[in-house]
Parts: sequence; C-alpha cells; structure tokens
Amino acid sequence: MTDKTTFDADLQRKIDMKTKPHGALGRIETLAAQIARVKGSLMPKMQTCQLTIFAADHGIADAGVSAFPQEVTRQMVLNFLGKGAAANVFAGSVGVDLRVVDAGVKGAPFDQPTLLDRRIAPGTSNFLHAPAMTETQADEALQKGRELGRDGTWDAVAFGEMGIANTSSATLLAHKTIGVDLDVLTGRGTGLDDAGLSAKHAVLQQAAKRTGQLNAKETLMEYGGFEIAMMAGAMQGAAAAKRVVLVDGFIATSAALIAAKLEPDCRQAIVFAHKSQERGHAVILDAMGGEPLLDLDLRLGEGTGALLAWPLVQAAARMLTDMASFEDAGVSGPA
Ligand SMILES: O=C(O)c1ccc[n+]([C@@H]2O[C@H](COP(=O)([O-])O)[C@@H](O)[C@H]2O)c1
Ligand SMILES: Cc1cc2nc[nH]c2cc1C
Repeated sequence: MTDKTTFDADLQRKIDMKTKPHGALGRIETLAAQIARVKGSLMPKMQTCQLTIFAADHGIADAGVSAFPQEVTRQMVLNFLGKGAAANVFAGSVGVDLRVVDAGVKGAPFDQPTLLDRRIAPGTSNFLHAPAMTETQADEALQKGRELGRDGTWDAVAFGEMGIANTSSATLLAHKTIGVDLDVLTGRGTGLDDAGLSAKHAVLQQAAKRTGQLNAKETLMEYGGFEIAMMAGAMQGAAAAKRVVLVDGFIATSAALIAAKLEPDCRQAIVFAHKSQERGHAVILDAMGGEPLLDLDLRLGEGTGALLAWPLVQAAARMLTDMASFEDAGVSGPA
C-alpha cells in the first residue's frame, strides 16, 4: 500500500469510529476528509482564517455590461477600508481577518496605508477590441498572487473580489475554458434587466469571436481581470502552502478554474463555499467537480459566501480533533 492509501484508510477509519451512525454527518465528513488531506494530518488544526479581497477594474465596462458605474469599484474599496461592507460585517461575525488588495483599480493609486498595493495597471484593456492584458501583466499578477497566498500562518484562506464588469470577464474565461455556450453562462451580474442582459450577451458573443481556441494562460490574457489573475495565483500559492482555500462566488470560481488549469495540483485544496445566483456559476462548479457548501441565493462577491462557509470548515475539522470515538465514550457500535 502507498502512503496515501494508508493515510486515506486511517482517515476513513477515524471518521467511521466517531460516535455517530456511519456517514451520518454527510458532507461534513467529506469536508473533514478533504481538510485532513490538505493538511496531511488526521488532527488538522483549523482555527484561523484570513479573507483577501482583490479589487480591479475592467475595460469592458465601457461596453455597458454592468448595472453599476465603474467608479463603484473604487468607492467599495474605500467602504471595505472603512469597515462598512457586508464582507467586513460577516468577517467580524465569524472571526475572520480581512485584507484588501488593489490589483488594478482605475485612476491614481490610493493613498491608504491599510490597503495592499499590488497594482498591475489602472484597469484592463477593453477585451471587445484587444487582449485584456499582456503576458507580462498576467505573469506579474499570478506571481504577486502566489506570494500573497503563501503569506502568514493562517490555517485557511478565503478569496473574494470586487470589480465592476468582472462577471463579463469570468463568463468569457468559463466559455473559452469549458466550451459551454454563452447563452448558458451569461447572467445579470449586479442586476441587469432583460434588455441589459441581452445587450451584455451580444457584447460577449462579439468579444468571444475575436479569438479562437486558447490555452488557460492565453484565455487569462485575452479576457481576464487583474483581480482574477491575482486571485488565481493566490489560490495556487495557498494550496502549495497546505492551506485550505475557500473560494467565494462566480468570479472567484472562474479564477479557481484558471488556477487549476495552469496547476492541477491546487484543486485538492479548494473548497467551494457557495453556489451563487449568477447564471453560469453552477456550470463552472460542475466542470470542476465542485460541490458548494451553501446555496443562499447570494450574488454579491467580496468573499461573503466564503465567510459564511468558514464555520462549517471549522466544525468539520473539530469533528476529527474533538469528537469522541465509540471506544472513548463507551458507546456501543452498530449491532
Ligand atoms: O460572486 C458572485 O457570484 C457575484 C455575482 C454577481 C456579481 N458579483 C459582484 O458584482 C460585481 C460584478 O458584477 P457586474 O454586473 O458589474 O459584472 C463584482 O464586484 C462582483 O463582486 C459577484
Ligand atoms: C454596491 C456594490 C457592492 C459590491 N460588492 C461586490 N460587488 C459589488 C457591486 C456593487 C454595485
């Protein structure tokens, strides 16, 4: 038997010896097993978590694909720093630390000491007409992300984003990577009405036609965003550092898709926090074999779904570390 087979057998035995009918903790058992594998331990510590919110702007916003104006990206960064956003409130309620990264917000650099400046450029190019970013920019974003993912001593890390028009970017990343039709993938984002949705669909069709088949790196360059590229790198870095990686909604999942295409090993560390209301999310989750923990009709981003899922991750690890076995507790096993 290989070491991995022995580890997996010991892990399953440990879960099955806990004081519960076999399988009775359902997906918490699968989650616990995944955490144990990521940590390489049958007693995984899962006490600390940090959320990183990556913010950036998108040239495609000029094509009128969002219900909100582009300046909201910048305004929301200031709202995060002022602790007024949903992500701040949820992070406080579940005991998660939060940091905000400027990956490429439009306009001048911020003068904000608590904001991490990892700017690649003040927004991507409009991918309707040209690649969103150069190869150098994509590489730089991935690399800065990897460094951020390896930072610190957190047991788990969560990733979320903020960027007006980034559902358009995520939709094209998914379309070019999975090959599913834009009709199935294109959604309302921040809340487009029917007319807005069909205009967005037409823009994305036109943008998709600009290129043929692409590999993952080319897809990122053609249609990505700086926050998405940096988040993909951060997922790779965190997975390499044996951290559980909590992935938020539609856009964060598109980053996970690219991260795993570029570096398949990082997939095993990824926990999909929730299923977003954004139309294409279920499609990407399916393609990645991901089973989201929550389904709360969220469509906010910022890491809000990841924050809400954190207590489940903690509970799953504590099932392994703290729960009594039949033998410990003197409880009879199945007849
Ligand atoms: O996380 C999600 O599933 C999600 C779904 C829809 C919208 N969002 C957020 O809304 C913004 C993008 O929407 P849009 O319509 O501007 O493309 C961006 O800031 C995301 O954080 C996020
Ligand atoms: C207000 C607002 C908050 C957000 N948080 C993440 N994406 C967002 C988009 C908007 C429009």
